[in-house]
Amino acid sequence: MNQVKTALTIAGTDPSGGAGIQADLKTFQEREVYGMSVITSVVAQNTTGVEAIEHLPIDFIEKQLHSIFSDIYPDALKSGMIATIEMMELLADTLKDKRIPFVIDPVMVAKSGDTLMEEKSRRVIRESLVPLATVVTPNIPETEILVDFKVESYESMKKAAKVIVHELGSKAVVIKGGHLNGAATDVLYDGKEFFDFTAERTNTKHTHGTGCTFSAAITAELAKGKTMEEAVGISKQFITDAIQYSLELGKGNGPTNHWGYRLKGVPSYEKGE
Ligand SMILES: Nc1ncnc2c1ncn2[C@@H]1O[C@H](COP(=O)(O)OP(=O)(O)OP(=O)(O)O)[C@@H](O)[C@H]1O
Ligand SMILES: Cc1ncc(COP(=O)(O)O)c(N)n1
Repeated sequence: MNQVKTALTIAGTDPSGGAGIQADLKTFQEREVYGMSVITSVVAQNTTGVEAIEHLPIDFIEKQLHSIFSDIYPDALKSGMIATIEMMELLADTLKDKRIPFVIDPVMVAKSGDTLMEEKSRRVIRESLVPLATVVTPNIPETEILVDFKVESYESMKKAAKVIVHELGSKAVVIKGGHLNGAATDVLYDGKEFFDFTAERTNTKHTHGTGCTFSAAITAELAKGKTMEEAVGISKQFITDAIQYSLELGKGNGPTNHWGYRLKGVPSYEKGE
């Protein structure tokens, strides 16, 4: 019998291959789930920044979703760049009755500083999509927009995590500490307990697509039936290795290395190796 698990990403593109849909599909492949994608926006970008953005017509995004859900029903899905309120409403409507893990990476601004989500959509995502999430994975600036207060310390990350779960309605949240100083500590809160995931900070500017890769790995692990704590733990190792072996490609911030864990000689994280 075919046992392969399937994962879907709903996001924007990165022709330079380090972020967005391209990073998600590479990650799904490395984590050994069958990857599928629905494209929301086509982005002309590379390691130096974003040149132009073209949003696909809303009815065409709807058709892509229909093509997937009527044929290969995913075991888990994630959303990345969802730029407009219209897209958020379509997703909320499509996903509200789907009983599969839904990971939201609330992509707002690229590392380069370019805007990937319309200003007016930033608050709307709180009401439209976050309540449907199994887990939301904001970085620090995204967390501040979601909760409306400054997040500058570990304690304020925990306070924000409680707001995202208990007031905004996500089942769980992972607040990523990549933007703070010191060790790279992420905080998972599942509504009851906090779990810290800490890795040594790699001194590199090649971090294009870290958030996409991390959330895609979580999606893949949830598709395989891992618990939230296991999925985040495996994904933290995966992104840490991808950053440690990141690629000096392009003229700006190069991409992470999706096969970094293999260079480290770790065959699989599943056995706790
Ligand atoms: N220099 C680093 N060394 C080690 N881990 C890092 C580093 N930078 C980020 N991370 C880790 O990478 C993951 C992604 O976090 P980050 O805060 O970079 O996400 P992000 O800002 O959403 O990414 P993106 O730029 O793709 O939107 C987290 O687990 C974070 O702790
Ligand atoms: C389509 C798309 N989605 C997400 C990101 C965020 O990644 P980063 O902040 O590392 O550029 C991106 N650049 N492009």
